[in-house]
Amino acid sequence: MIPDDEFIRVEGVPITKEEIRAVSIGKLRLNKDDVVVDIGCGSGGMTVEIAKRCKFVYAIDVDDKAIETTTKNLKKFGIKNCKVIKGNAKEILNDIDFNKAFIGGTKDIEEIIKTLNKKEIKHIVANTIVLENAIRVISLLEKYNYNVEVVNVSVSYGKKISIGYMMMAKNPITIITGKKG
Ligand SMILES: C[S@@+](CC[C@H](N)C(=O)[O-])C[C@H]1O[C@@H](n2cnc3c(N)ncnc32)[C@H](O)[C@@H]1O
Repeated sequence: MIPDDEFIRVEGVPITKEEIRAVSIGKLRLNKDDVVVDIGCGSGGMTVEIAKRCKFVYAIDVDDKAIETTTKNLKKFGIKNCKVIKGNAKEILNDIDFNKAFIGGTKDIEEIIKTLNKKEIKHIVANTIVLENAIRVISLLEKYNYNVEVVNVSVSYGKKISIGYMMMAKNPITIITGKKG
């Protein structure tokens, strides 16, 4: 994994932290011939890591600053097998071909998972920080007969204080995997 501080960051644009990227990448079980869509690419943290391990990535975000930041990070890390697309994923997914999906942003998640199912995408990984969104993703994947795995990852970073390292907790992230076939 690329350390978080090596990514170009812009205020207000989130990034998936290194340890969460590591587990999420593991859950995607990437192959060299996979074409992956990154729904809600943010700073491009996941986009870069996915692109390094597969054939091609479509990185989508509704936010201008996210598109700019992802584009800069792709350039910084020399990633060429990626197309960045500005817009709401629900309006873009029908026009692109891919076989795996990573969901980092959950706006209009109902339409997004409906489309992924219609396109017969057999492997979906989603990250959520908000409990209600995790429940929404789980229910939708079950509705479309995906086999669902739910993992909650809590990361703490050691902060050096006078008597040793004190662990500082980060927000737990729910990583949901839906598979079928
Ligand atoms: C938590 S950030 C993703 C961070 C990213 N995985 C990274 O490593 O840098 C979520 C992003 O999803 C975007 N987003 C949310 N719903 C979306 C949708 N339906 N279509 C496109 N982008 C979306 C937001 O604008 C935001 O930039």
